[in-house]
Amino acid sequence: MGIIVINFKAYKEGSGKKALELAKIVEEISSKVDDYIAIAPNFLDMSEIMKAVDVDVYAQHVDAIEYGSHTGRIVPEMLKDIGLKGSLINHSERRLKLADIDFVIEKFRNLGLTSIVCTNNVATTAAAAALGPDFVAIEPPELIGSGIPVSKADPEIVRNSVEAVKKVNSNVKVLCGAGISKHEDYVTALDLGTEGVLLASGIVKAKDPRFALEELVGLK
Ligand SMILES: O=C[C@H](O)COP(=O)(O)O
Repeated sequence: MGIIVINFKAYKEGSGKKALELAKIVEEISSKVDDYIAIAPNFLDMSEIMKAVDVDVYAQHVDAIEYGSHTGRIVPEMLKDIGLKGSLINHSERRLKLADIDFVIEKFRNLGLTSIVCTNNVATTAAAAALGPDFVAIEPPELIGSGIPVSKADPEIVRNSVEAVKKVNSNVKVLCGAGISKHEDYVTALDLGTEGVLLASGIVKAKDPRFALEELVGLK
């Protein structure tokens, strides 16, 4: 069916042992459905997850820098070296400058990493698409973590983003995110022309993440 990227953010429920448990749930449910389900845990949990689980792992952020004298930063090559699939770029909780987004997309292209550029409206979606990433993920910031699904609350922003991307660069795939948690939200996102969803709290903070993910993919 579609693509589901689960961002663990810095949620306590998605850190440490819980991150590994959640990654195992994702692996198990992935094997039962046609949907592509990937995860973006925090950097500290990645190595253990990648040793234990066969699921594509993305970073939540990467810095637009070369190796060198930087402190507390992540260089794109480091993601490749530890075996990540790609990264979220310019998440609304970790914005980058346009020139930095361009730098990271270009680096990723050369490294064979997958770029998912987050955007907040139709205009920034079109701007991001012009840079040629693999994906843009349209996420109205006011709906993030709200439990109100963008695909139902603001279908126009999703539809218009898909249209804008088609005009600018039809090779770029579109995801949408913010408030997605139910199967219906996901299906609606696909019906609006996206390839899938980027989500976090609906799964990571769910009382029963396994049930929540099963519901999302339509197994419940
Ligand atoms: O990266 C994920 C998005 O910010 C959506 O978050 P949310 O599913 O908690 O609304």
